[in-house]
Amino acid sequence: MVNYPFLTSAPGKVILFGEHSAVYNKPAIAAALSLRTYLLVSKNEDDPEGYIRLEFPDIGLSHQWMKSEMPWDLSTHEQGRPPAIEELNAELVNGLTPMLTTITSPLHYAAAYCFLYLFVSLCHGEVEHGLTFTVRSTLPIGAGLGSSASISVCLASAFAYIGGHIKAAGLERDSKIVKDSDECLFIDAWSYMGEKCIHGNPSGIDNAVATHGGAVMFQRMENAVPNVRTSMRNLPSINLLLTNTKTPRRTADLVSNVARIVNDFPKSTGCILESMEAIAREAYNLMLRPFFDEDSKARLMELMRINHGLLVSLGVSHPNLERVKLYCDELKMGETKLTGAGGGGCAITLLKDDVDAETYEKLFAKFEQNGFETFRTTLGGKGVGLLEDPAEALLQYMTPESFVNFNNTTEIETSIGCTAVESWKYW
Ligand SMILES: Nc1ncnc2c1ncn2[C@@H]1O[C@H](COP(=O)(O)OP(=O)(O)OP(=O)(O)O)[C@@H](O)[C@H]1O
Ligand SMILES: C[C@@](O)(CCO)CC(=O)[O-]
Ligand SMILES: [Mg+2]
Repeated sequence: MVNYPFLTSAPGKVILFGEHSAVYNKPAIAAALSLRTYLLVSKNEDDPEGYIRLEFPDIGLSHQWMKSEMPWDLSTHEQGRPPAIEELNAELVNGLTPMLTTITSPLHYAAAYCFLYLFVSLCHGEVEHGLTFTVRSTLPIGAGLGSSASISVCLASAFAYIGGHIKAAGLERDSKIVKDSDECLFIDAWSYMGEKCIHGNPSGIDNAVATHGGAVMFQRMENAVPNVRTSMRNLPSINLLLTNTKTPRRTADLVSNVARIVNDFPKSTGCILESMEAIAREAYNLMLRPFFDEDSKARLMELMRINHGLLVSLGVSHPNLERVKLYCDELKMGETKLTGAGGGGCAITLLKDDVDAETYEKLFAKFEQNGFETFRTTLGGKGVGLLEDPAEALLQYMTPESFVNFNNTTEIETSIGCTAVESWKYW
């Protein structure tokens, strides 16, 4: 029995090594971020028609469908838990197309498509009334920090809960524990289908991190072999600067462009992907050394530089990402690489320990002139969570009317955290 309203929440991620090569079944290393997406599910009062409403103010999308419009008969759901299959269900994809014809922006289309695909697949027959789904994120959207995976995980977990496929979360877990409950595996598998709706051919690393939290080395497997997800506890304390160039891009475009290059130049790109694999494996060994010393850190920095260079060669950098790297290099801050799909979005800089305050000021002044934004965030936090009986203040905060297009993510994070930190539960 589901008690409305309730919230789900999932983190963004930062990929330290191995983006893009992860799509080609190479290992990659990523960690959950403290920046998160929140989904509020509430009953519509006075709604005899049974509308399903979306309020996604982060991307300016407000939309509704009648429940009776949903092509329920096309979901593969029979009895019991619906299995997530390797490929999207083509009949369902076709059946959803007429519901999306009025949505023209690609940003809106991807979010609405992911919503509908997961909703129809997981909530079959379980929704007797109108519902509103409100999403707000403290992550920058489309900037390489896994916003698509975090919304997919929020949706998949909420629908799995409404559909009766998973029970309510009950654990107050230590943030470092990487979870492997049945519920998490189900959410992970279905959020992967959501990621497929948003960007075509995901490796699954982003949704795995958004579901399970923590830090992992991840390797996609094929032909029904389970993906390898090796949790990395006790990450060394590395000082990372996260910089958002605010240059918009879509992961779907970047991944398909790399696919074209890999297809056109199989030999040359094969070597690049193999190098990326070697980098991720060496970085993994370095980061898990019992004594992460100066030498380990120096090597990790060099691996970052090499990994970035290889990503540049695959065509996924951007002049603004190169500007971030240039400014950091000029001031000898450390080593910089793009993170996530690239093409804009964010870069990470592994900072040296001895950088003084004056140098930081110079760097931030440069960033400001270019409109770049830096984030302070912690790595390796909790995965997907559920909040029942949310406090009134939080409900107010989630209403679209109270939406401000925020610049100050810290403030938002604190206001959500303060009202709800006591009662979030994890699967
Ligand atoms: N808070 C949100 N509200 C609505 N839609 C969202 C939200 N966050 C993400 N999305 C959907 O995800 C898309 C962005 O996903 P995309 O994969 O391109 O970028 P990303 O996930 O932020 O970066 P990366 O995949 O490189 O980590 C948006 O266009 C939108 O459709
Ligand atoms: C570019 C990519 O490797 C990471 C996006 O965060 C795509 C993926 O692995 O799904
Ligand atoms: Mg994404």
